[in-house]
Amino acid sequence: MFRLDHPVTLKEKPCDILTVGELLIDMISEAYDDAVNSNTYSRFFGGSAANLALNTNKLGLRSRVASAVGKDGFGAFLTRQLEQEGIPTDCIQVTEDATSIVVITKSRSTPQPIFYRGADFQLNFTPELEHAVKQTKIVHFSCWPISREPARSTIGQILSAARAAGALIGFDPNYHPAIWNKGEDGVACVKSIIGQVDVVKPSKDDADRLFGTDTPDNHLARFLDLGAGLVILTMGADGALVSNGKDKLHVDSVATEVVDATGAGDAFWAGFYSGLIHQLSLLDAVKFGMEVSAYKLRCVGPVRQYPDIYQLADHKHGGEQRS
Ligand SMILES: OC[C@H]1O[C@](O)(CO)[C@@H](O)[C@@H]1O
Repeated sequence: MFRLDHPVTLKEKPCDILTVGELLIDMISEAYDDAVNSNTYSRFFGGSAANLALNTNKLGLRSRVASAVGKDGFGAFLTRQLEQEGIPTDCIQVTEDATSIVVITKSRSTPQPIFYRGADFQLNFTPELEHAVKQTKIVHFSCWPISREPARSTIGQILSAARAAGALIGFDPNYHPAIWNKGEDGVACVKSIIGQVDVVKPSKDDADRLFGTDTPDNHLARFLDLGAGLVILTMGADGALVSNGKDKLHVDSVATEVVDATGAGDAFWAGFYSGLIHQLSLLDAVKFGMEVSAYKLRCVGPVRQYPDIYQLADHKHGGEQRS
């Protein structure tokens, strides 16, 4: 069982984190707009899994992302951004489908997205990807790859390989009904995955979409009942609830200025994982996640650069075994 006052022991591996999921273009409206009425949008590097790889890299971790892009200008732009940051691109697969795009409103609370999915889920379990899974301490994935084939089967293979290699497995249930094909039961699919991962971090909005509007405590209990080892439920200005099934703690939000909420959850994950890699206790890693997320909330789109104070000191040793 995870202990909230202890660090998590991670196996020594050359890479800190591999994220699997969407690498796409976010077209964010220039003006605040809750009704998708804006005429002007700007292009941003986006996608939850990709943002996480970029953010953890900027926090000093050795990160890699696995996704698929189209053979087009947007795909080239995204790949170039990764290369410029020194993130390996050997797990970026190039397909005939167009690079995925999300048109999204600039928002201080819940951005409104419209999804145009092309390449992102055309992800196959290649020898490069298998190698990357074996080489990493943490494997993280989002709802997007489990929503469509062939990425869904690829995630199945990644989970088996990650478990065999002793990696910590994190899952972002960033559920949205619109990312599933019509007629498919996305909620059942998400539920079936939760028992197979170590850490899950739903936002209150994700949980409401998955289970219907309910209290944070009831949502937390549902994720634990489904078999997650550690659940972190983020609640915007109301902070986060953390539980390992036995202990439950509340952590305050530290956000002071909210300019744009897009990617705030991805920034939280990045801070949290950075804390784990640097052997902070789970609770301190959650607090660090809150700080990184608060920093991201001050700008539009993903963070370009974090100040030095967000670079945690060298690894402290002496963590406890996970189970
Ligand atoms: O991944 C789906 C969407 O979620 C975000 O990562 C924000 O959390 C966006 O960049 C992307 O459009």
